[in-house]
Amino acid sequence: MPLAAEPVEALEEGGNQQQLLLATKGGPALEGLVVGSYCHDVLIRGGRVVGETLGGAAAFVSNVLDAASPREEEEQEAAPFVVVSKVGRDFAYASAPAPARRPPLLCASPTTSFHAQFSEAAASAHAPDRELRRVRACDPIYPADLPDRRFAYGLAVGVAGEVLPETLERMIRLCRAVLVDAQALIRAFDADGAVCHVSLEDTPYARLLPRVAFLKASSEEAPYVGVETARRRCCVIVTEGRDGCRLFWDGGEARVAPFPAVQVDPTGAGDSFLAGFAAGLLWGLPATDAALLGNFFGAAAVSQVGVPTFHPKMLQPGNDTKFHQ
Ligand SMILES: Nc1ncnc2c1ncn2[C@@H]1O[C@H](COP(=O)(O)OP(=O)(O)O)[C@@H](O)[C@H]1O
Ligand SMILES: O=P([O-])([O-])O[C@@H]1[C@@H](O)[C@H](O)[C@@H](O)[C@H](O)[C@@H]1O
Repeated sequence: MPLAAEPVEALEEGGNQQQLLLATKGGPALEGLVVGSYCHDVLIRGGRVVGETLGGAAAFVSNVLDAASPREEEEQEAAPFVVVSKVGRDFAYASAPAPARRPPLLCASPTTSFHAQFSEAAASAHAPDRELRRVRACDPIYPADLPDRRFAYGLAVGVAGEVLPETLERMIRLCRAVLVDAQALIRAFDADGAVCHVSLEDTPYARLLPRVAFLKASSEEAPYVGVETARRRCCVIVTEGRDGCRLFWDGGEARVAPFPAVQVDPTGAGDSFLAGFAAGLLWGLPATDAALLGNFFGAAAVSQVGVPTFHPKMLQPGNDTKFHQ
């Protein structure tokens, strides 16, 4: 499939409003561009550190895209996508599978680091069950850091404001279709580094929305995205934790049911969802079916601590899709 020189309309005109023209349809796998930095996550419960893991949406996304890429069992080749990520010399996970396959750019500044404080109270599906604090921030990713060639699709998945507006704009120019995680656009940090949100409309990213194919937001982020305005510009997906997700487009919406899971660590659920969704589109699925694949990977992510390990059998037909501890 030739790659368009200019960004194309992501949604088909008429007919199936949610079908993204991304699929390979049996042709060679299409190359993707994932932009967002790997980071260090410190998990804290009841004031005690209970885990230190590789984080950053780019790590979770790479993991899912590799797992979901259709490959012969004996073929060890990784899925075709490039990750543009920045870390410092203190980066502790260079040999973990995702960064080892797609190494980050090294910077003089330290690796971005988050402290995730989990509440002990049983959170509702939509209530935030963690407070995030950015304790260190690596350099932003500049337009010049992106490879100078065309890609079939792009995923803008910053966690700490590293995907600058001009970088997203360059992604849109380079990629035929771009999927964006709202957390890359609307996060702000108070004096202590606590994550708060700003209204998307008040950011320089807002004017780029009509050139974005899909915007994913969590229920917590959705009010800041302004779903009613955003859905007129692109397809918006709101993830609802253990309740699955909803898709909103201009003139319609759909709810997509979740997979049951025993949650041990919610980190990376949204990232894994978005990557599963993108993988579904690459498989040629309509958006609602792709969202079901997103729910599958979101459920898988919460069932393990940190970046999950997937067993190849998980994706085989007839697999029991319940995630247990
Ligand atoms: N407890 C859970 N059980 C099953 N699926 C879950 C659970 N939590 C999250 N998911 C899946 O992961 C997706 C993203 O989770 P969500 O909590 O909404 O995002 P975020 O991690 O960005 O806050 C959900 O839409 C759902 O598919
Ligand atoms: O849990 P989730 O919302 O999908 O995504 C998470 C980010 O919100 C967080 O800032 C980062 O430290 C985690 O590693 C993970 O990327």
